[in-house]
Amino acid sequence: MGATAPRVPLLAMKQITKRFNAVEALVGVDFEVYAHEVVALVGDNGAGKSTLAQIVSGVLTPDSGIIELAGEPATIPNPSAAHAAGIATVFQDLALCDNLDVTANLFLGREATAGGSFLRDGEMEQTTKRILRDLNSPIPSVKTQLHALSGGQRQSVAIARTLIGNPRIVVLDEPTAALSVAQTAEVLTLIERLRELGLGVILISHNMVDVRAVSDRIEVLRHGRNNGSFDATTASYESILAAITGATSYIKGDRAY
Ligand SMILES: Nc1ncnc2c1ncn2[C@@H]1O[C@H](COP(=O)(O)OP(=O)(O)OP(=O)(O)O)[C@@H](O)[C@H]1O
Repeated sequence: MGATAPRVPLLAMKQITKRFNAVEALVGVDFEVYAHEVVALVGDNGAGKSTLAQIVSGVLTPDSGIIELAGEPATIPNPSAAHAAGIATVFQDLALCDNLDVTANLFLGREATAGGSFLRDGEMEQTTKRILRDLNSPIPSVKTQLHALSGGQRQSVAIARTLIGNPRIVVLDEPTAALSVAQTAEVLTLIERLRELGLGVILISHNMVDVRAVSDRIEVLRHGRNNGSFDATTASYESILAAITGATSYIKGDRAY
């Protein structure tokens, strides 16, 4: 009976720094996400959340710091590299086409081809149905055009779209911004489903209610630095808010640093 192997994060970022000229967007930031885990990345405007997400997505590269994927040193020099590494991102604009149906949106830009040109509609439709079923998504038909869907359903399509490439990590940038209460609930259920499927989810959100409802861990950034790490099931709203606003210095568990 050997000892249990230590859990290795899907993604570990160590001492990440990123500057935009004089602006220190990230300074020595540590961040990690494990399989079957939803980690919320929170912080005030300008805290560095998007910058970190864009580094994970290969949109930006850090000035310094270490990135490890499944325990191995890695670089994510561009979005294709992120995709190849199993990292998918849903940005706030969703990048969906209103005049196309659900299936076409899932395969936008990567239509299934046979012999390089023929689009196998049936196959794409079956894949779309399977993914939506896996997600328990409430979208009535894969033939519905996007403009006919609610905000929550559109978010579902954008999330389903990321699963085409079988990612291990999904980054969601403010997925519940501007959604109704019912639509938000749909999206939170979807995020829980991603966790059940074994993915590591990075959730960027301003909404503390959503964050506490769905996350396992909450990482706070403030002025580009780590300012708190909380167990979402036990941390109080006040303590998280204090870390966001800077009323407290770095907190991990019950300890302030
Ligand atoms: N391309 C850029 N050029 C110059 N400065 C930038 C750029 N992108 C971000 N910044 C600056 O870096 C800092 C961190 O910004 P970032 O967008 O990562 O914060 P955020 O936490 O995502 O904020 P918000 O919630 O407002 O989106 C801010 O001071 C911002 O003005």
